[in-house]
Amino acid sequence: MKSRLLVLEDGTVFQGIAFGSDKASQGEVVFTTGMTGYQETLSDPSFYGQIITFTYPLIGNYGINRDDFESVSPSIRGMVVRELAKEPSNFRSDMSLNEYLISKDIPGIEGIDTRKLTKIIRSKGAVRAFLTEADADVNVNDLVATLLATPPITNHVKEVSPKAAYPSPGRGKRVVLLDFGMKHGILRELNKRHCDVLVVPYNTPAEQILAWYPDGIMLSNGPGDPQDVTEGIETIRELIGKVPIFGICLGHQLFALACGAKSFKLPFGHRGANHPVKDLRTGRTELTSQNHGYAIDAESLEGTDLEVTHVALNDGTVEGLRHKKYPIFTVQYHPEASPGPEDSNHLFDEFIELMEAHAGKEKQHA
Ligand SMILES: NC(=O)CC[C@H](N)C(=O)O
Repeated sequence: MKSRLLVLEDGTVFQGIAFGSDKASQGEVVFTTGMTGYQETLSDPSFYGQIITFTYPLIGNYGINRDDFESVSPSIRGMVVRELAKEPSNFRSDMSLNEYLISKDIPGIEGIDTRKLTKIIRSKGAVRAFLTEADADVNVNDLVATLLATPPITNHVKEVSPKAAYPSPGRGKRVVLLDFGMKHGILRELNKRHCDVLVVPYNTPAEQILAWYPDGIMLSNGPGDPQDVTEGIETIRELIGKVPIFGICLGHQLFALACGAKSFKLPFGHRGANHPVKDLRTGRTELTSQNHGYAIDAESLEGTDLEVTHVALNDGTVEGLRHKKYPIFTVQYHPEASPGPEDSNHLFDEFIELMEAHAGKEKQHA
């Protein structure tokens, strides 16, 4: 058993036991409260560049299987757990979490007080940290100085968006999926509804997207600060009013920015599986899967063409928007779940209905 350190930028040091890859790593430490779904979480590209702390105390108990990935390769910088299950037990398990992380060169640390770490993040906000071997040469002050000197990542989306377009065929509505770092659950939900999907890179020009004559456009989730994704915001601005649009998480934020709203960084983010969200039109509350560090500023919506449709019951922040003139709606949470509750899965049906209704209108005008 090798010893490993998690060194936070404020100088706090957690000593634990190493698992996964041997490499040293650094990133923003965030926490997620989901009790299951670690495989989907670690392969969600929205976590690009982050070290994930799991607040549920036992992680790895059902292993890693071939079905539950949300991307081909994980882009996280590390995992922090209270206790790693060494012997997974599940009929779907193909390998242990430890074996998987070694194969993907991702380091982990176990045996630390994840409750204490989470309290630090809750009071100070997301912090940057180093994961490194606990050998005699380690100088904590040097590590902290390196962390503080490292410029923030600003090209998250470029790193996880595909380099070229690819189809995921179906016989239903034609959807162009603008991929900012998509969770595959979104594509699965569209294909389940027979959509003929073309997945395109984040920087595909609006003109080219419209030249495919889509019935609708899907804006995916993705990592980082939405304000960094200027090309995406510009493209969305050009698409508004042309075809129905449905946006999820980063897609929701970019759409709001394209309409003139502002985003801000939440103190410690919403990451987990049971975040209550109220639909203001129906009064219904749904339990939602969430993973976001930024949100849309409600006050900045004044004077825009946007209307708030959903709010988070934990902190009152904006969780859903609708365009007042055009067939566009977006949510900050994850209706595709994976992992998490499927209460909001009906939003994909609403997207199909919106595309159908819009296609009907187009015919009437023809
Ligand atoms: N899951 C997402 O799309 C996250 C959006 C954005 N990167 C945020 O952290 O707020």
